[in-house]
Amino acid sequence: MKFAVIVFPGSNCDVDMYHAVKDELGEQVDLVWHDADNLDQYDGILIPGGFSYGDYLRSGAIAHMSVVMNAIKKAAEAGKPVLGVCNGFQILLESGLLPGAMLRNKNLKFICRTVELTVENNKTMFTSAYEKGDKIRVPIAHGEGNYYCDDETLAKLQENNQIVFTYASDVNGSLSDIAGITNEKGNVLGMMPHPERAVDDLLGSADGLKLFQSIVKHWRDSHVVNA
Ligand SMILES: NC(=O)CC[C@H](N)C(=O)O
Repeated sequence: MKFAVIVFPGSNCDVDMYHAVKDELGEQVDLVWHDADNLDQYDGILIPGGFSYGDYLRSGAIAHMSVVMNAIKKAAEAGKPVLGVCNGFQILLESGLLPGAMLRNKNLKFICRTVELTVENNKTMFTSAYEKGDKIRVPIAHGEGNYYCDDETLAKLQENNQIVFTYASDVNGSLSDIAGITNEKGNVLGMMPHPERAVDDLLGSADGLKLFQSIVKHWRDSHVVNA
């Protein structure tokens, strides 16, 4: 399986994401600059964390107008897995690929620590290697991670099982403790915690690796024919 890690001016988790895929997962991966207009050669798109364009206006507000976003929308429409982590999640919200918006953390501070998440839905291409209800430890590092949407959108997210990860306790004020959601089709996932920083026990947790393994398993199951 071949992944693209999209790089914007100000991305700072791109190399961690690249390392997680190449060295821990053992799959092919390229760093792809934000002016790329074609991602057809990639099977999965990863939008890493950071401070794209210095978080000016709002986090992700400028990056979502990049050339590469048209190619990401095309990949999403084709059903390819698209994962946005932290600033990647913010960019997916700004682009409308995921519903809702991010507010500043309720304490108005940047929070950087490992938190406990609950796997709410393991029937997605991103979470099949987990059990529903699993508690996993994954680091967060954000100032604008306070997820918000209107009542109608929240009801829809709940009804369609689009809430994939919640914080085990209130971390940043997010509505319903939402830490990660998918689109309706289930192939676009945005999450504030950083699974790429939890791929080896040496990092304090390897709980994030299963997320990447789930993506690869889903791709193999639908693309590799065993003779
Ligand atoms: N680690 C990150 O991606 C940071 C996200 C974003 N710039 C924020 O602080 O909210």
